Amino acid sequence: MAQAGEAIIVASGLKAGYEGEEVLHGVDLTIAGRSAPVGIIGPSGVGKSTVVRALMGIITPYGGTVSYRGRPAHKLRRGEKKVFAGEVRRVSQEGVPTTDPRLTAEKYLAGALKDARRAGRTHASTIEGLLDFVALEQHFTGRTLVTMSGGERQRLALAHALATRPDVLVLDEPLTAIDPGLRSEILRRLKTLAADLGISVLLVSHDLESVERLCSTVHVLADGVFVASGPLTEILAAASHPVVADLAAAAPLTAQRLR
Ligand SMILES: Nc1ncnc2c1ncn2[C@@H]1O[C@H](COP(=O)(O)OP(=O)(O)OP(=O)(O)O)[C@@H](O)[C@H]1O
Repeated sequence: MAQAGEAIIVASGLKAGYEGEEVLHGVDLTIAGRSAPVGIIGPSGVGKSTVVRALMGIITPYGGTVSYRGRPAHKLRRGEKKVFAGEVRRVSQEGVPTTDPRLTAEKYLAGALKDARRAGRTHASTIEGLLDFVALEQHFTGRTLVTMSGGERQRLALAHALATRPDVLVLDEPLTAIDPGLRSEILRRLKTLAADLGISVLLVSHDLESVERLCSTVHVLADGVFVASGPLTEILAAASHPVVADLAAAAPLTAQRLR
């Protein structure tokens, strides 16, 4: 397991984009072991998921670096990739894979628990416990993933990621298909679990309420860089950048709580 404060993923002056078009113009971000949850917010299309893709080594930076334990994240060798896959888990909006029509929730979670044990990532969880954590009823064990709704798939994806007991959990709009009440409850549980198990969470979301609920520190992405960083309430109150002012105006509930 990660040591408290050790740098696991470090983006430094990260520039990245697609087909030669730069989206990120210099992002700095460190995900340290056993650290408090961090959020990234910003308008649609600004590059939040691009940050995630670069952190996960899925895309190659145009400039700057992304390193995983000191190695370029996009150039990991096979053995390093295996360790990375256990230590760092991403949950995206799409949820679980649906390519195998026979794959059940039980088999899917059992595989993750087995992988975790094999990698020495000891785990007290059971399939039932994981389903319960994400508020899926026990009859879901026998359900195939293809028959699940979008929200059920998202919750199962979170359960699957937690089954591997990662050091870092990267959540890219992970609970968008779930109603706000249930979303809040799962985030509340996740906050406690992450603190208990020492999982460092990065949450990328447009939903300021989710970010406020989970994250102690938030970065606002605009114009390809972080234009504000700190506790969400302070960032919104300061509205130091036009994009932050827009976010504050569009979040009346959050703004009300500030007064
Ligand atoms: N595979 C791709 N090829 C080309 N352009 C892409 C690709 N993926 C994303 N983009 C573009 O890069 C920019 C940033 O996209 P990204 O998905 O990172 O934004 P985002 O902030 O996560 O958006 P949203 O909040 O809407 O999910 C957008 O202009 C998008 O159209």
